[in-house]
Amino acid sequence: MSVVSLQLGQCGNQIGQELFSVICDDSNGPNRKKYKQCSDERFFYETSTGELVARSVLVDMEPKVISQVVVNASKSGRWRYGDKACFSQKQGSGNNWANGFCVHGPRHEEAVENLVRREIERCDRLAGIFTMMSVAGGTGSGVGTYITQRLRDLYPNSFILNQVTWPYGAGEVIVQNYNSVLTLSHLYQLSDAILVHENDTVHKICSRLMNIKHISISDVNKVIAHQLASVLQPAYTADSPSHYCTNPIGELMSTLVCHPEYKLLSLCNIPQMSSTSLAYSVFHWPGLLKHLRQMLIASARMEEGIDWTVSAPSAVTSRGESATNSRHKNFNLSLANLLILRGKDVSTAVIDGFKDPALYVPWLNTENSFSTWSSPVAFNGYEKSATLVSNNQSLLKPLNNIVRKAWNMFASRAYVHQYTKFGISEEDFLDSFTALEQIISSYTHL
Ligand SMILES: Nc1nc2c(ncn2[C@@H]2O[C@H](COP(=O)(O)OP(=O)(O)OP(=O)(O)O)[C@@H](O)[C@H]2O)c(=O)[nH]1
Repeated sequence: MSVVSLQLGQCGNQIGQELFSVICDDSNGPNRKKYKQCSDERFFYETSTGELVARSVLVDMEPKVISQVVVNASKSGRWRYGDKACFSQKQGSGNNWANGFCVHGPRHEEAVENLVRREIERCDRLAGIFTMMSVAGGTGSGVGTYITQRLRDLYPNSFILNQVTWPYGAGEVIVQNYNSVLTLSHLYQLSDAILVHENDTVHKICSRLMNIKHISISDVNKVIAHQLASVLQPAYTADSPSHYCTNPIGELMSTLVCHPEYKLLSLCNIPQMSSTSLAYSVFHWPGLLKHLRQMLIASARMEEGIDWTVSAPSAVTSRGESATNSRHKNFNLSLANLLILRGKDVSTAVIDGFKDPALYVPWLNTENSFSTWSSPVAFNGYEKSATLVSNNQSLLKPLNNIVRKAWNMFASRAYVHQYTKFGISEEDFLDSFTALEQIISSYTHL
């Protein structure tokens, strides 16, 4: 089964190109014939001359970034984008969600839908639609949300997974929190799941774990692409223990999104380090999984600086007594977790720590809340690696920050006229705030 991707706006296009590069490089490693076959079918189609072409549609309102990523892909010599896979215009959306959603989206919907339809028709079987975009600009966020809405109407029975990049807290776009609030509140109604990357977190991974001195956006994108590919590359699953699973997006949704009120997914992985350090490091499954479990319960996105004092409440407290103990106060409660293990001796990894019922809400059966995927193939140069995709409370804090900052600005109606002039009213803003407050409340009171 194949995944059709959509790269929207500057951020979506740049991350998309890094993602296909990682996937292609990883699949071309030694001794991985079946793995490569499965990955190629998932993400590429082959031309009559044997070239691999990404199953991706590129959309932006300015031509520069798309031209750049198309050239970068071709330069790799291993894969490229389709000749007619791009849609671009001459002028961006000016970091204005309303301009993207109310003007550019409707104006260009037919052209974009045709490109997506062509990619979908090229697939023998469609596993789902995967979009990549930032929530803070105007094109990825506004056009991306509009196109997601159209695709939801056109393909009501297909999975839609939206990868979204959240802006730096001290971001460069003054209205980034407005754009984020409008994007997230609308996407929540349309998407099957929203997989979040926060630029601040990934930046910290680049500086503290990868030891990069002058961090570029390309460094940040490489980490995001590595994390995404560690989820999307072929793996054995509970439903498909002896062949690589053919329906990755469906299986991911069925594990992680058990209720339409809860569809925010976060991701962390271990190990993550510079290639120089990697060459001198040895990893063991017990150590990796012990760290990853603590990252989960203490809501840490990277191995460095984990709070080891946080622990899961005991069975007694989890059965109803409030967890007042400070060790439990910062405890990150999960609805569901998907653990993906890749590399040497993967069958020896002991994963019981993730099955502990104390990690999960009591109203779900733990058996349905936790899944493991695995592959014996070493991923992207790491002899062993583990990734955890989670539906839990860890995004509450950054989401609260976005909503609070947007609300503070909205209270004085700052910049609101720039949205009303494109057709987004104050009531639309209020509806979006209400929707996000509801999501925050639902996750807070898990
Ligand atoms: N991680 C990451 N973030 C990016 C990248 N490019 C932009 N961003 C972030 O995305 C936000 C701005 O969105 P863009 O994608 O540049 O904007 P756009 O969707 O092209 O919209 P317009 O510029 O208004 O047409 C800011 O928060 C940036 O920090 C990228 O390549 N990677």
